[in-house]
Amino acid sequence: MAKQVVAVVGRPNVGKSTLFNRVAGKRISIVEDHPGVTRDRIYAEVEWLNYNFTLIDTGGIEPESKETILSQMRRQAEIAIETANVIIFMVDGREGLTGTDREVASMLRKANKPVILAINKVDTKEHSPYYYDFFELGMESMVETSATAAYNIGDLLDEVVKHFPNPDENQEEDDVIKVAIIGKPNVGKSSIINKILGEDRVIVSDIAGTTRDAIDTPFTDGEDHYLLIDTAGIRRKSKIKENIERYSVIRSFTAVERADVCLLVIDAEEGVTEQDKKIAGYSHENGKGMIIVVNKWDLIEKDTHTMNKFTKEIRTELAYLHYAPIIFISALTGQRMNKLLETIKFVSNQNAMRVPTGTLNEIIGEAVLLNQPPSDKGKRLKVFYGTQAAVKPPTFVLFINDKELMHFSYLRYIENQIRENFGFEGTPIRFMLREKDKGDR
Ligand SMILES: Nc1nc2c(ncn2[C@@H]2O[C@H](COP(=O)(O)OP(=O)(O)OP(=O)(O)O)[C@@H](O)[C@H]2O)c(=O)[nH]1
Ligand SMILES: Nc1nc2c(ncn2[C@@H]2O[C@H](COP(=O)(O)OP(=O)(O)OP(=O)(O)O)[C@@H](O)[C@H]2O)c(=O)[nH]1
Repeated sequence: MAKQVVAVVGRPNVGKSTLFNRVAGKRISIVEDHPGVTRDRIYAEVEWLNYNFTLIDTGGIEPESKETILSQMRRQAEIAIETANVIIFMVDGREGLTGTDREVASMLRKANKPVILAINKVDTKEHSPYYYDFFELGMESMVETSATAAYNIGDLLDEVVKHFPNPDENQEEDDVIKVAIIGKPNVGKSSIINKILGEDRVIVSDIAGTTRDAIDTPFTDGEDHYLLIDTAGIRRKSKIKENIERYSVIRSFTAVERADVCLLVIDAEEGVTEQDKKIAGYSHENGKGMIIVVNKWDLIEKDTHTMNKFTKEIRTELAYLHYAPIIFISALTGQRMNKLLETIKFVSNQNAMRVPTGTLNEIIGEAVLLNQPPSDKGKRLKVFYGTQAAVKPPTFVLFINDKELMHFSYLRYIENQIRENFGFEGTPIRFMLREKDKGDR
């Protein structure tokens, strides 16, 4: 099941950020290396009951902007409708119902998505004085909350997860390789898709008539089934610059969320941009396979060093993606397009690869012999053994004597040893550390 996305929509000042801060989870048990990953307030990972989901703040309303709050709200609602599985519509229980709330509610009602009305700032057990007015909005479910007092937030989340598919069902792990094509406007995403779809490949379902996401294209190549998730055409006319970027980033996030492999498309003439870094960081954190695609390679004047120089630059700018293959292509001339499809398949397999515990422990054992673990105040780190707990991304549990003694650099060393032996090219690797009593062994 693809991770579910929940968007929060609401007028400025109703308490969206406060709710966000309340529910944002921390994934403390997972040791991840992401120096340089740009953290952004756009989303938070939430854990509730047995569910993990992404909460998106459609936010970004500027009361002073030239555009009215209403038109900004409309855009918020649009992006929520487009990207979310469930929408939380937050209103202010102390101020009561406003005209803007009514407009937004009417948009949301038409969208055919589950919407939960959160009547916020209800800090006591009493109903909001305007409680009955809010029925007028015709929302399926209503919860009175206090984001500051953390009151009824659990009820709100219960309502949200009710609309998720049951995690026990729906587990048909299909063998479709889902590929998100991400990158700034105009880098050539659509051109790449058209080239991939070229002559020999079959587009499985037609656009006309089917109620599928207009930007998804399924196709087959020999025995292999793919789904291309396109984020092209995001540019919208808006006076608010940050909003365009925010929305295109949000849409990329949800594409990444659904994908197995991400193609980060970079314009050869422009290099890596801030937006690329944000999206790449999100893909990394979510454990997706990653291929860095440098497009428009035909426009670059080349000598024997050009490719190396480019590679170096990208490795510096996107240091945490050290595992991602870089391919230089031209969607215009078709240069290396076949290699691209091959690499997608390869990376998808690497992301789902499981390695035998025996061999893994031989490698860990050798690594520890070769390079002594760090020590602190006379106590030395011991790595007892490891096991691969999950795929997509490959996740390893290491049993050690004391978490405090594990250094980032030593973990990186073990990661490198694992990669040297097994590959795992194009996929991030995660580690979880478990302390084990010395008495156990
Ligand atoms: N009494 C009360 N105040 C709240 C509650 N939730 C938020 N507030 C307050 O309302 C104000 C606005 O809260 P924010 O969380 O910043 O609201 P927001 O919707 O994110 O606002 P924007 O960022 O402008 O969109 C802050 O002063 C909060 O402390 C609540 O449940 N009860
Ligand atoms: N020279 C050259 N031009 C290219 C290449 N790939 C795409 N272009 C051109 O770049 C422009 C943008 O290409 P698109 O495929 O529409 O880019 P996109 O990323 O889908 O753009 P958005 O829909 O705005 O997100 C078009 O004029 C393409 O012809 C390439 O490899 N070389």
